[in-house]
Amino acid sequence: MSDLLRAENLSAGYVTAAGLVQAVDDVTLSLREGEVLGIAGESGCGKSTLAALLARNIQLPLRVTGGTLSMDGELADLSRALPRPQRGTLLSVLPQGAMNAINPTTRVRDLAYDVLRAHESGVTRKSARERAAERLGELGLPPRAVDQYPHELSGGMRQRVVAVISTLLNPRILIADEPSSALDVSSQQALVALLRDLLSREIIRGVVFITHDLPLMRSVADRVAIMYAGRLAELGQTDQMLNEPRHPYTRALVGSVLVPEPYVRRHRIEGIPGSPPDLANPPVGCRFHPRCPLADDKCLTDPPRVGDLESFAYCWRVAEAAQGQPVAPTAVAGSGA
Ligand SMILES: Nc1ncnc2c1ncn2[C@@H]1O[C@H](COP(=O)(O)OP(=O)(O)OP(=O)(O)O)[C@@H](O)[C@H]1O
Repeated sequence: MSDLLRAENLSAGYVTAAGLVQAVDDVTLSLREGEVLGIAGESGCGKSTLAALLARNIQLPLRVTGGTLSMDGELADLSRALPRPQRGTLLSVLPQGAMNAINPTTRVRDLAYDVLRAHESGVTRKSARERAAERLGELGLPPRAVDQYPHELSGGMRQRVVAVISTLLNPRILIADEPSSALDVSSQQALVALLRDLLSREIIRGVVFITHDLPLMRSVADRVAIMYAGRLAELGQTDQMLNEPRHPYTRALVGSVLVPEPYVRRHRIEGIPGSPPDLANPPVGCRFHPRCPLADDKCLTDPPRVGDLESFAYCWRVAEAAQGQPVAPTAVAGSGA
């Protein structure tokens, strides 16, 4: 069985007057059939950029600088956006607050019509309405929502309804970029339950779920990738990642509160001094080494990937531990930043 998505050494950056902001750097990961792959990390670490790359929503100033992406076993042409016939069928995107951006005079049934009409030119408004109502009912949501306007639905219901409508064409892959960040905890859990239901009914086959919220990640993801400064630090089974993290950054993150708001971007992770680097001028070697209590001179060179493609960490200390060597720091962190 091929992976739904496979990124290999994928790199991309924003072209700015000050140079290239390398927002995604050498990322290798896969999304397997039947799973929710979570992507977490502090604000500005590149989560949304990675989501845009995986969805092939690549628009200037974002530019791919290296690597490959396979979708459902086929190498994707990263110089082109996802072709229209594959939008909604191979892949759909569920953004944050999707329906807030929709014209307030558009009812849910009009949205369903637009989604279906993009692929079935002969679809009628009546049958689009019926199919949307049926799908809502099948998933335990009120079918009458099809006749409602966005403002008539609560925020949580709106986001669940959009999730249902955007998956009407049974896309194999759903990319959910912070879909729940504006929701209260019970609405978040209801959205997670809905995504799980969509997967178990095989309406969708895999989900990439982006969030800065680690407690939420625990309830939604089968595996989690942790990003730091554009790179993956660690990827593994959710339980292992949250209970026995290997990478010093994951350990720090798990023990801290993540904050998404731009004005607190310089928030310090509890117990770790410093802040994430400027991606226009990142440190050499391990991106985390200037803040890592275990860093030594080796960390000035790129860390090896330790583990297989299902579960790995990029870290010299983890590599040494895997070889039975001591992991004590031998130099003061902070060099090379
Ligand atoms: N259009 C742009 N032009 C230049 N730099 C950008 C642009 N969009 C994002 N960036 C930069 O790219 C880096 C990664 O941003 P990205 O939005 O992918 O991070 P994120 O982890 O999703 O953050 P957040 O959780 O705040 O959404 C950041 O340093 C950001 O400032």
